[in-house]
Amino acid sequence: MMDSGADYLHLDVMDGHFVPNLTFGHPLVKCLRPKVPRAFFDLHMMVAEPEKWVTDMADAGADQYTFHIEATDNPLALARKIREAGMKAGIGLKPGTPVEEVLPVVEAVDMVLVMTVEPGFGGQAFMADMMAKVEFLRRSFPHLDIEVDGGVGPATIDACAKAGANMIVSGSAVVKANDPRAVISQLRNSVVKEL
Ligand SMILES: O=C(CO)[C@@H](O)[C@H](O)COP(=O)(O)O
Ligand SMILES: [Fe+2]
Repeated sequence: MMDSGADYLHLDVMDGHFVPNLTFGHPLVKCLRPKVPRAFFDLHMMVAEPEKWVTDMADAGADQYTFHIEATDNPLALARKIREAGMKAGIGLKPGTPVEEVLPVVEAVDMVLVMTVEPGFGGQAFMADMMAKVEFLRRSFPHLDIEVDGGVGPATIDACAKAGANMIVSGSAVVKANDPRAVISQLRNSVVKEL
């Protein structure tokens, strides 16, 4: 993916509790780090108790640690802990969570992740109604990193870019493409046009 022009790698960590699927944890991130030494690792932590893995993920070489607001009682303390560990902090919202819930935390994080599918699985259909959340965040915070994740590809990127997203996660649309480089380039061009 990096050789095909990706700006960063989005790593989906799932624990079988917060979401009904299981992927990997910090040992795999640690293994991957020396194979792609310059890649920015964006950790999407779909886990219960996201506080638990901050130090291990920082030690494994993660650059950004995105937890879900639904998974913690104290997002401010967690954001602080992530930054103190030397990583950027991201906060994610499931589709059913109102965007206003992140307002008390926005100033303490580097990025807000607006999920455009229910977290847990790749290959699901893009939820266009989530663009209202992105528009609201972009209007309120012109310099915030806003990430969209789930069902994003050539058919849905323009809606994301127009709404104001600037960090794009694309799984199936890139890895299943005959020409991943062309798809990544198309996604980037759509975002750059709106900046
Ligand atoms: O976090 C998630 C799903 O929980 C995402 O990162 C997806 O895995 C992206 O895959 P596509 O929807 O683009 O196939
Ligand atoms: Fe993700």
